[in-house]
Amino acid sequence: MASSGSNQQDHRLVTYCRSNNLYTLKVYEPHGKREVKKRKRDDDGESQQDSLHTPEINLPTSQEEEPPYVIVVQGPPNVGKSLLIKSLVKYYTNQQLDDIQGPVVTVVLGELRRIQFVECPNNINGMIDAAKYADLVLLLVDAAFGYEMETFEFLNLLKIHGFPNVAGVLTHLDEFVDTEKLNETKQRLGRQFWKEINDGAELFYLSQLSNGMYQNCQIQKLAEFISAMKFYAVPCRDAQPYMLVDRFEDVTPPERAHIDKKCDRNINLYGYLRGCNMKRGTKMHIAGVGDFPINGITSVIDPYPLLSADNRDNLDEVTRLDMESFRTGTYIRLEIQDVSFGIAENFDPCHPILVGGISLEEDKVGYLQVRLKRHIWQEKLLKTGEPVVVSVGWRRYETRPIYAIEGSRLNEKLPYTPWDAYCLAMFWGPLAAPTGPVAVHNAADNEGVFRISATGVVLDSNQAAKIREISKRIGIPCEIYKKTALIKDMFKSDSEIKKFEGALVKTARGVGGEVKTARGVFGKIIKAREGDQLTQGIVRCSFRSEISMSDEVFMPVWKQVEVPRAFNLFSAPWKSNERRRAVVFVEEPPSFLAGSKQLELSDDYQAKKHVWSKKIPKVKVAQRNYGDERLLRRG
Ligand SMILES: Nc1nc2c(ncn2[C@@H]2O[C@H](COP(=O)(O)OP(=O)(O)OP(=O)(O)O)[C@@H](O)[C@H]2O)c(=O)[nH]1
Repeated sequence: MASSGSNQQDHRLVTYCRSNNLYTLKVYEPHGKREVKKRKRDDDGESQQDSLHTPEINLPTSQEEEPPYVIVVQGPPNVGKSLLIKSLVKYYTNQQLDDIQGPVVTVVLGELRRIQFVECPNNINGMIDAAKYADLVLLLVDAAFGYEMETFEFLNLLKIHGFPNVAGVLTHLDEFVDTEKLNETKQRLGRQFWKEINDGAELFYLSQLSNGMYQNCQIQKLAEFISAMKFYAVPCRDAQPYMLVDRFEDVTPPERAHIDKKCDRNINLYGYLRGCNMKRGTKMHIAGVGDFPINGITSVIDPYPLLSADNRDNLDEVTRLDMESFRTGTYIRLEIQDVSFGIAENFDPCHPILVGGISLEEDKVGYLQVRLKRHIWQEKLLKTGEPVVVSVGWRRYETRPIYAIEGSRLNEKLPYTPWDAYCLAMFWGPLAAPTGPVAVHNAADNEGVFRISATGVVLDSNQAAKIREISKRIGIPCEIYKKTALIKDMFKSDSEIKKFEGALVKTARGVGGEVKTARGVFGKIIKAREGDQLTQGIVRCSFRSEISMSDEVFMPVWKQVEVPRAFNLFSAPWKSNERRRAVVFVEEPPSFLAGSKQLELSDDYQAKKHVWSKKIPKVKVAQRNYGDERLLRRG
């Protein structure tokens, strides 16, 4: 277990493993006198480099231990995420981490626990993935600025993806000069935090820096909380294996890449197996890239073993595992071939990569029916047929949903998602388990005030619901006999007319009428027109009053809507929002709006944060830019 400030820490060692620009910090305690001596020699610079590389074996191991817990440090830009990771590493190991150069920092806390720190990216795709692999989330809030949108966007994603453990951390508290104001801010932010999470949720305060780091005495409480806390499992993650990649290798033969720089890549991904055991032959999804068969899966020596752990196995165990499956907690290497060039082109050594297993059911493409609701803070409605990014299961992909009002037999197409009600969304894409959560964000809008457009749940998979929309057929009179008229161009054949007998029609002037029969049975006319080309599709309609030859006649008809059969699994990473988006909570809204949750603009964040303004529209979210800030107020 980690302990602070003890002599033991002097012997701890920090090493970096570098592979294709991906760094992992490895911190562990030596055990036994021999090891302590050896580590000291290494410290003196004798042979440190040799020990940095993870030795690889081609045999599975029999680790009984669980994979390291993933601690996602999340918050808006400049809130202090990197500083917190560095300060925690310093506390646990007494080692200074100058720069975090990889997506994952692994710390071994003695014999029982390993943890991995991940700085949550602020782009929406990175946040979606982080919500799926986090075991504990440290939500950082800049207390001097107040709540920002990233916090609530991430909370929303956590809520739909199973809600792991969450603790809050208030930073920048040293920027308050007035103690009264400081206490009032702590209370106010705390109240809101407990309201969003739950009453007993842990909240930590970091109020002073020393030598550019958070002070050890303040970090201690948080570090001890992490060392001792009971992590509860997030049930929806146990159905499939998944992996948070901590090492990435591009192993494309150089000659191939030389001939064609944009050729498909061969890659190796390393990480701990999580979720459930992994069978050979499981297909995996790389978030934002695509689905791939695994060309090779190998158990490699755990680079960060627990201090009691012995990774060498007897042959029986090796054979058993080799034949059956790979156990969770095993450190594995996945070999994947022919990955699109985009993964190399967009590779960011600091961006965490999520890889998730795909069940046989999910390995198909078809229609998904989802019950969806616009997020109450979302200022834009989603337009039917316009591309959005949906996150379902491990995957996120671009698709074009059609929105509809759910009906008992037929569903009526909507041009936009409703403002404040559930609707049915149907789209084409890789299938997912029914009842799985869905998050949607607008594919064209990374700068929105609130970037989660809607959330929902999968109702049905691989079943196309019938969606209909109303359209109108237009015809023009060709002959008029008082209140009866022959209308052409509305139908193609007489047999088609038969299906519409009795249907209502209307002229542009509003004269109502009814479809009677095809012209063919209208004796006189049929004789007059025999030999004409227009023998089919002319309909006799009767109207309430006489119509004129210049009238257009309309007939409303329902037609079935085709859902576009297209999706795109690859999504190039987006940049983070550069603007700060403050959220200000009005503590006591007037009773007529109590409980409602609309967002509003505040002209002056500091002065108006406790003032309720009735001038601002009741439901609609307005937005304006104030210098480099967007200030929003929620009632
Ligand atoms: N005064 C003060 N400065 C802080 C505090 N926390 C962080 N900082 C400073 O804020 C700046 C940004 O800190 P980082 O740790 O890089 O923030 P970050 O959240 O990792 O930023 P991004 O990676 O850009 O999202 C650094 O200069 C820190 O020293 C704090 O509590 N008080």
